[in-house]
Amino acid sequence: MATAANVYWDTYLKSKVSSKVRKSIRIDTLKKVLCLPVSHFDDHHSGELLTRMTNDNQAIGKACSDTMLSLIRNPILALSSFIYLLTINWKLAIICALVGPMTLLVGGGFGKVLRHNSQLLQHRVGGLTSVLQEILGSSQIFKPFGLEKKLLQTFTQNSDDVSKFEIRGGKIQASLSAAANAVGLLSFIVTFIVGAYFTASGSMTVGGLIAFIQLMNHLTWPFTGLASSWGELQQALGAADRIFKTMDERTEFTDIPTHKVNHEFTNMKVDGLSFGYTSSRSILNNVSFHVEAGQKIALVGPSGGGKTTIFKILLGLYEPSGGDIQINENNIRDMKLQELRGYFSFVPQENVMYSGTIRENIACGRLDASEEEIVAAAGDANALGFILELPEGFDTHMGEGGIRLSGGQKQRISIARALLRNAPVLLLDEATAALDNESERLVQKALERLMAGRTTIIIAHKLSTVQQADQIIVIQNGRVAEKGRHDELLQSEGLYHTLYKGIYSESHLKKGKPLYETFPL
Ligand SMILES: Nc1ncnc2c1ncn2[C@@H]1O[C@H](COP(=O)(O)OP(=O)(O)OP(=O)(O)O)[C@@H](O)[C@H]1O
Repeated sequence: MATAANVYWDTYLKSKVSSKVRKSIRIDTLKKVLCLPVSHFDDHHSGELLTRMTNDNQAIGKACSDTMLSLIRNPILALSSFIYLLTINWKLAIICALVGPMTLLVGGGFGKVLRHNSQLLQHRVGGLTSVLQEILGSSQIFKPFGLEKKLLQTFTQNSDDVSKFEIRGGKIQASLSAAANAVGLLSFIVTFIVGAYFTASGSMTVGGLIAFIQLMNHLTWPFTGLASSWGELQQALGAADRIFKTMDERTEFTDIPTHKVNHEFTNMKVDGLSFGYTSSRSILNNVSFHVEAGQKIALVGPSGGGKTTIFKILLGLYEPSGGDIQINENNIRDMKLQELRGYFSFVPQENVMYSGTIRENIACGRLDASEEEIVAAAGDANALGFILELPEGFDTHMGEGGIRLSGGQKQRISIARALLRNAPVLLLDEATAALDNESERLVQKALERLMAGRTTIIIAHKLSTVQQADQIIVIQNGRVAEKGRHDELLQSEGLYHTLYKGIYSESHLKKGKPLYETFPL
C-alpha cells in the first residue's frame, strides 16, 4: 500500500511541477512575443517561436521534474550508500567511490556535445514547423497549382535534416549511457579484484565482501543514472538558452500595455519622412504631406512605391529613419506607442479573422463594447443581415473548424470592428479583390458610413474613391511625385494623368466607362 501511494505521489507531483513550469514559461514567452516589434517577425520564422513554446518548453518541463529529481535524489542515495560502505571497508569504499568523478567526467563531456546538438536540432525543427505551417495554410493554392509533389519534397528534405540531428542526438545519448555503464562495470571489476585481494590477505571477511558487492550497486547506479540525467539537463539548458534569447529581444513595450482611443484629432503633419527596412535600401525619401481633421486623403501610385510602408510608420510598427510626424502639433517620437495607435482605426486589405465567435471578432474593435454597440456596428457595416441568418447568429464560431465567411462578409466584419473602435483617423487599405455587384455595393455603403465625418487616409485602388478625395498624394519610388485634387492633377499632366489615362482612355473611346475599375494599374 505504502509503495503504491509512493508511486502515485511521485508520478502526480512530478507531472504537476512539470505542467506548472511549462505553463508559466508558455505564458511568459507569449507575453514577450506580444511585445516584440513587427520587425522581429520580418527576420524570424514563426516556426522558431513555435518550437520555443512547444519543444523547448517540453524539454525544460521534463528537466524540472524527472531530471531535477534524479539530480537531487541520486547524489543523496550515493552518499548514504557510501557512508554505509565505509562502515564495511573504508579503503574499498573509497576505491568504489571513484566511479563518481569518472561518471561525472563522462556526463560532462557528452553533455556539452548533447547541448550543442540540441541547439542545432531545435533550429531545424523550427524550420520544419514553418514549412508545415505554410503547407497547411496554403491548400487553396497548392491544389490548383498541383504543388503536392514539390511540397512533399521540401517537407521531406527538412524532415531528413531534423531526423539527422535526432539520430545524432540518440547516438550521443546512447554513447553517454554506454560509457556510464562501462564506468560502473569497471568500478565493479576493480572493487571485486581489490576486495578479493583484501579477503585473501585477511583484512576483509568473505561475508563482508559479499555484503559490500551487493550494496555497492546502490553507489554505482545513482552515478550512472546521474550521467544520463546530466545529458538531459544539458539539452534542457540548451532549450533554456533559446528561450532566454527570445526573452532578451528588444521589445516595443516593457509589459502588455492598455490601449485607449484618442478622440481629439485636429491635424497631422508628415515632414521629410525617410525610412528603409534595411540600412542598405531606402524605401521612403523625404515624404511630406499634411492632413486636416475631416479630410479624405488618397495615396495612389505604382505598386511597391511605399504606400503601405507609410501606414506601417503611422501605426508605429516601424520607426522612421528621418523626418518628423506630428499629430496635434506633438511629435510622435515623444508619444508612447499606445498613445500613437490610439488615433487610428486600421482596415487592412487582408481581413484577419480570429478563431472565436463573430461577436468576439467584432468586439476586437473595442473590447469593452456592449452588446447593443456590437449589434449597431454590425448593422452599420451591413453585416447584420448575414449574421442573423446564421443558425447561431453572433455566437457562430469562426476560424479553423468554424464557419468560413466570403471575402465581402469578412470585409464587413472588419468595417464593423473599425466602426466600433471609433478612432478619429481611419487608415484604409482599399481591397483590390473583386466582389460581386451586390457584395461590392454593401461593402461600399458600409465604408461610406465608416468614413463619414472621419479623417481618412486611403491607399486607394478604385477610381471613384480617388476622384472624391480632398487630396491625392501620388507616391512613386518612395517619393511624393505629385499632390493635389483630381482635376488639378489631370491638368498638370504628370504621373497621375498617365495612370488615369491608362485605365480610362481605351474604354472612353468605346463606352465612356473606365476599362478597369481599379486605380492605378
Ligand atoms: N517587411 C519588409 N521588409 C523588407 N522590405 C519590405 C518589407 N515590406 C515591404 N518591403 C518593400 O518595400 C517596398 C514598398 O512596399 P510597400 O508595401 O510599402 O509598397 P506599396 O506602394 O504599398 O505597394 P502595393 O501597392 O503593391 O501594395 C517594396 O519594394 C517592398 O518590397
